[in-house]
Amino acid sequence: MSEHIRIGLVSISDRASEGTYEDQGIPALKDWLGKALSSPWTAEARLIPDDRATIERTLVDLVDVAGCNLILTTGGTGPAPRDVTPEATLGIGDKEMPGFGEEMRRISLNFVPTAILSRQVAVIRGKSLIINLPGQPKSIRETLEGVRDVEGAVRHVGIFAAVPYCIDLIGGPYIETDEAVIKAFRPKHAIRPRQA
Ligand SMILES: Nc1ncnc2c1ncn2[C@@H]1O[C@H](COP(=O)(O)OP(=O)(O)OP(=O)(O)O)[C@@H](O)[C@H]1O
Ligand SMILES: Nc1nc2c(c(=O)[nH]1)N[C@H]1C(S)=C(S)[C@@H](COP(=O)(O)O)O[C@H]1N2
Repeated sequence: MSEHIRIGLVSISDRASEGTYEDQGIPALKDWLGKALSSPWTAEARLIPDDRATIERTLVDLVDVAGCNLILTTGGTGPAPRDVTPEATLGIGDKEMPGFGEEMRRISLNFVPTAILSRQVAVIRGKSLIINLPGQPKSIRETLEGVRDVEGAVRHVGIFAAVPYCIDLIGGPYIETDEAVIKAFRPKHAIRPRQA
């Protein structure tokens, strides 16, 4: 039986937050999660500038006050002086989860050679998993869902496949996905029967 999850969506962009261009990060995150999750969820969305203290405060608030068990950030992972999302994320995390960043860079190399410029990290804070995604709005689907061939068959599994079981392991809610979008992997003993 699935359970409700509160998900923090954080778009980190100087220009989108000051209105120079329209934010596409939050809409892209909501759109993908709307297709991928088959269990109930609600979003806590924040659009903020590339400022380390603001990023840290926002992440802490989403975990400790709003009660999010998953947070996805987008933006600020590159090498430019204002890109500080990984530093802020590591700064408030209890435990680093290096596999997410490593796998995202591998997936993203299927799309752009500059994927190696992206410094994304993931951490656990309390009962929340926090994952950095790149800033390009199209990279949100690419990293979460993975790589498909022209027939639509999965060639490189997206990182979201490992997210539901990670949330189980840290004591968060049991969430389920639409397997046509992303098949969540859990070991047999951890799979609960689906409700009719
Ligand atoms: N929230 C957003 N909405 C739309 N496009 C974005 C957004 N964030 C980033 N992008 C696009 O992705 C590119 C790379 O993202 P990155 O996080 O490095 O942004 P940036 O170049 O530091 O600029 P800014 O922080 O002002 O968005 C940006 O240059 C922009 O073209
Ligand atoms: N999947 C995917 N990853 C991607 C990209 C992309 O288009 N798709 N853009 C890259 C580019 S151009 C940069 S500079 C780095 C930096 O991350 P940022 O966009 O958060 O600054 O992410 C990279 N990762």
